[in-house]
This record gives sequence, C-alpha cells and structure tokens, in this order.
Amino acid sequence: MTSPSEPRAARRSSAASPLTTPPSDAAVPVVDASAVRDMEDVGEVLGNACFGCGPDVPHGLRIRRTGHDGSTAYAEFTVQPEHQGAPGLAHGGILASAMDEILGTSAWLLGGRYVTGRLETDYLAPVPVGSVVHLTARCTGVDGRKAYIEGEARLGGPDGPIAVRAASIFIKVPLEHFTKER
Ligand SMILES: CCCCCCCCCCCCCCCC(=O)SCCNC(=O)CCNC(=O)[C@H](O)C(C)(C)COP(=O)(O)OP(=O)(O)OC[C@H]1O[C@@H](n2cnc3c(N)ncnc32)[C@H](O)[C@@H]1OP(=O)(O)O
Repeated sequence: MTSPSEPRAARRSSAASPLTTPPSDAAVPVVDASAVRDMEDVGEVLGNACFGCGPDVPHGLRIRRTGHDGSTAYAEFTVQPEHQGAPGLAHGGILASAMDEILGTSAWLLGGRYVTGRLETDYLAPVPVGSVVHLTARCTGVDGRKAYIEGEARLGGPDGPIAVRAASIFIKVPLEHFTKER
C-alpha cells in the first residue's frame, strides 16, 4: 500500500513506460536449461572482470547472484564507500548499473546473449553507503529479439522498502557482437 506522502513514482506499481511495456501479443518467457547450467560456472563463461559481478574487480559492485525462480533472478550487494555520490549515499549511476546487472541476469536465463537496449529507472529512496541492497528482476514478455525486463532494488532485506525500480528492453545479439573487431 502506498500513501500520498510517498514519492509520486512509488505510487506506480511498475517503472515501465509505454516504451518498456511489452506488446499485448508478446510471448511468455521460457527459461533455457543450458543458461541455468552456465550460471553455475559464470566466471568461466564470462570471465571475472565484470564491473557488476566480478568478485575481484576493485571498485566493482561485486553483486552476488543468489538464485532464480523461472525468469525471476535474485542478487544482492553491499554499497561501498567508493560507490558514493552525495555524502554518505550511493551514486544514482551506480544503482542504475546494479539494476542493469540484475535485469541482464533475468535476460540471461532466457538463453542466448542479450545486451541492454533501453534502461529506465525510478529512484524512490536514498540508499546509504553500507546498505545491503536486494535486487530482483523478471521478464514480462518476449517479442522477437526483444525481452522486456523489470526489476527493483530493496533495502535491508528481500521484503524491505523499494529504493529503485527499473524497466528495460534487452536485445538478443549473436556471439559476434562480443568478438568482432571494432
Ligand atoms: C544466477 C544467474 C547467473 C547468470 C550468469 C550470467 C549472467 C550474466 C549477466 C550479465 C549482466 C550484464 C548486464 C549488463 C548488460 C550490458 O550492459 S550490455 C552493454 C550496454 N549495451 C550495449 O552496448 C548495446 C549497444 N547497442 C547495440 O549494440 C545495438 O544498438 C543493438 C542493441 C544490438 C541493436 O542493434 P541491431 O542488432 O542492429 O538491432 P536493431 O535491428 O536495431 O533492433 C532490433 C530490435 O530491437 C529494438 N531496439 C533496438 N534498440 C532499442 C532501444 N534502445 N530501445 C527500444 N528498442 C530497441 C529495435 O526497434 C528492433 O525491434 P523490432 O524491429 O525487431 O521490433
């Protein structure tokens, strides 16, 4: 339940705009078994250099994936001093990066390789340095190469208050997207 004293965006149930709302004939997401298997060796599949989830990246977010239920992915991270923007608070771009990571994890579960095409964020509450942030994302529909994914970041626990909501479109790309010379 929301109240009139909450931020206007908190009174909406989703961050999705018309651009990130799947069309009415979008397909229901189907999880790919091999993507789930790859999750167990994600360091080997992707390397450990990811700003979002690389465990040894010095100034990275070091997001820890904690599981999934269908295309709904779960993760958490702790906001470090190097993630600060305003004094004592997480930088908004850092929080958008964290949302990108969990939204991308939900896309990963569909199989193939996806990249972020569009990312929309609503910031509902400041996030103090030292907070444990709980991330969730789910696919709301698939239309051709486009996967529509929404998520949120909660403070302090999986049922804690929502600090950030995000809605996105991830686009399926061939492997050459990552390997071709530019
Ligand atoms: C426990 C679990 C463990 C799991 C373990 C592994 C987990 C692993 C997680 C990794 C998590 C990383 C999460 C970070 C993910 C990044 O940060 S990815 C990096 C940021 N993104 C990029 O660099 C993308 C840059 N953009 C591009 O390369 C190109 O623009 C794209 C997106 C590939 C599209 O180009 P294209 O292939 O030529 O496709 P195009 O025909 O233009 O568009 C295809 C369709 O998408 C639509 N589209 C394209 N762009 C957009 C847009 N911006 N907005 C809306 N629609 C768009 C088009 O309209 C078109 O729609 P249809 O006509 O088919 O209806």
